[in-house]
Amino acid sequence: WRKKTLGSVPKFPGPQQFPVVGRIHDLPRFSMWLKFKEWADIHGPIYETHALNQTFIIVSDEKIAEELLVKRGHIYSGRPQIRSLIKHKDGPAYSALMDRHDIWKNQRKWCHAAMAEAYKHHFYGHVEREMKRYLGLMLLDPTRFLDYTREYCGRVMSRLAWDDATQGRTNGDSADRTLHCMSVSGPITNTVTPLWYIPSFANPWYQYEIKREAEQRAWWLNNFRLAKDRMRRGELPNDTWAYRYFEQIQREQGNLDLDQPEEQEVFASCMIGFLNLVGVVTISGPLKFFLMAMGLHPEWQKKCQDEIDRVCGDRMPTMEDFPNLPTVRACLKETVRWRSGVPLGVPHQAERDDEYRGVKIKKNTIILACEWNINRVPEKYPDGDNFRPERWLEPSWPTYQAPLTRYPNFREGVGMHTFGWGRRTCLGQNIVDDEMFVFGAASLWAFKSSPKVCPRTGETVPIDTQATNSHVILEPDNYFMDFKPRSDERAKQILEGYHSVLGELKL
Ligand code: HEM
Repeated sequence: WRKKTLGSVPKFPGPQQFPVVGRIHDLPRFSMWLKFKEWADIHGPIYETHALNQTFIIVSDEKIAEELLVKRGHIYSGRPQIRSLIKHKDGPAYSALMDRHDIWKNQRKWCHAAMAEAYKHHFYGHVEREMKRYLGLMLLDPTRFLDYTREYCGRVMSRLAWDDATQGRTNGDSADRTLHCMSVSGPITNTVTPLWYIPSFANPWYQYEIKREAEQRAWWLNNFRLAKDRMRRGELPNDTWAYRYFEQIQREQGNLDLDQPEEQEVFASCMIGFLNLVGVVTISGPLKFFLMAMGLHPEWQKKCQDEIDRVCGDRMPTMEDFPNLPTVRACLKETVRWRSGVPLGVPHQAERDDEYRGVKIKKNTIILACEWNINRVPEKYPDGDNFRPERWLEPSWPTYQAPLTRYPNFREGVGMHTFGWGRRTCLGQNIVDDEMFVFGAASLWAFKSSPKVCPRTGETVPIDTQATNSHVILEPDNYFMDFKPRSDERAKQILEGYHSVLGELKL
């Protein structure tokens, strides 16, 4: 990269800016990462652009992102204001979008510990049990594969949060609505921000958001209180995050009957509610892309199935098979690289003025470590636009890591930029590792998939692999695919697995 000198003030390079608007007029609200990649190809791994009076620094290089967002994490770990989300920087509702104050710190610390404890027990077998249900449903109605995939993710999270997997579908819908409201592709008030200041009685965006957030919080609080009643009766399972929280209140505060001021309940219900919500679409998006990739790459589907048959035979794969199924893990890892679920990353904001490589960076500047671009740096990811799982399996590729019994995975090693930076790194890596592995291995064990053939024309229905909803966290648009059990015997095993867990699951 080269810095420009404007008069005597050094600046980062970047696209030409226009008075007042900066470069907002040709910044697309949808698939914005493609534009950022186009500009990165011209202006280099660090460049700046403006939208109205907001400065953005776009980083497309892992090392630069690390220098700014990790080594200088004490400066670059704020979150920018999303216009149409009300008071998100203050909390207590969305920890991922708060400023770094005590509410954020306490919630982050608590969630981190709760997640680590659950990971030690591999999420108490809920991932596998929900997978058996998923496979059973897929056998009965495979046309609903996208719907069931998101439901699976929602159910796992709601089981862990409150022992109520039946909330899984609502959880997914709630996550989707929240993501819409926080994305530039969402309400127009996120980009044309002056519209947000229309008086509330005549402001449909404001009215919508007030209602949406109130409903979401009431739903979280209701589930929290139901769990509390069960805790008081001694009926809440101890493998839930709600149990962990109540038990701590009882032990640390001596509050045995769990009577709490409403403010404390709201804090805790939002903390658990948000952790529950953030784990749905973040995983269902990559899983939907994984199913797509397997349909489009039958050679990799077959390699995975040969590996699974060799290791697992007639039983559904579980976390215990993790070390022995590197091809499955490579296909999952490659899916997330090829079609990032968070292609722009989550924006960081400078909390004070700074200087980097001789260029002044002002407080409130937004830094985007653009995951889509980082995943396409040719030295690290050759042939980056294509799905190449072998990059994780063969020593000749720069991303290869040994031993294959351990790598690739999602919680350590190469490519951890996917989960963000420094003080704001993702808290979900462990569950991503488990949930994606079990889903990937078990779905391939059970079904053979292929792109759909139109019964009338006999032609394959095309899949646009870049058609997505354009939220901060993506899911692909609906697409068609065929799923067939791999044999009659396998269909029988799927049904047996389904029946074996029905008694333990809430339906
Ligand atoms: C493949 C799936 C996922 C990906 C790619 C992903 C990626 C990310 C990214 C890029 C960030 C922002 C980091 C930054 O600002 O630098 C983030 C934050 C976060 N993630 Fe994830 N995530 C995934 C799944 C999950 C899951 C399953 C959970 C929880 C169950 C989770 C919980 C969080 C939380 C709580 C934050 C906010 C951290 C903070 O701001 O303090 N994520 N994630």
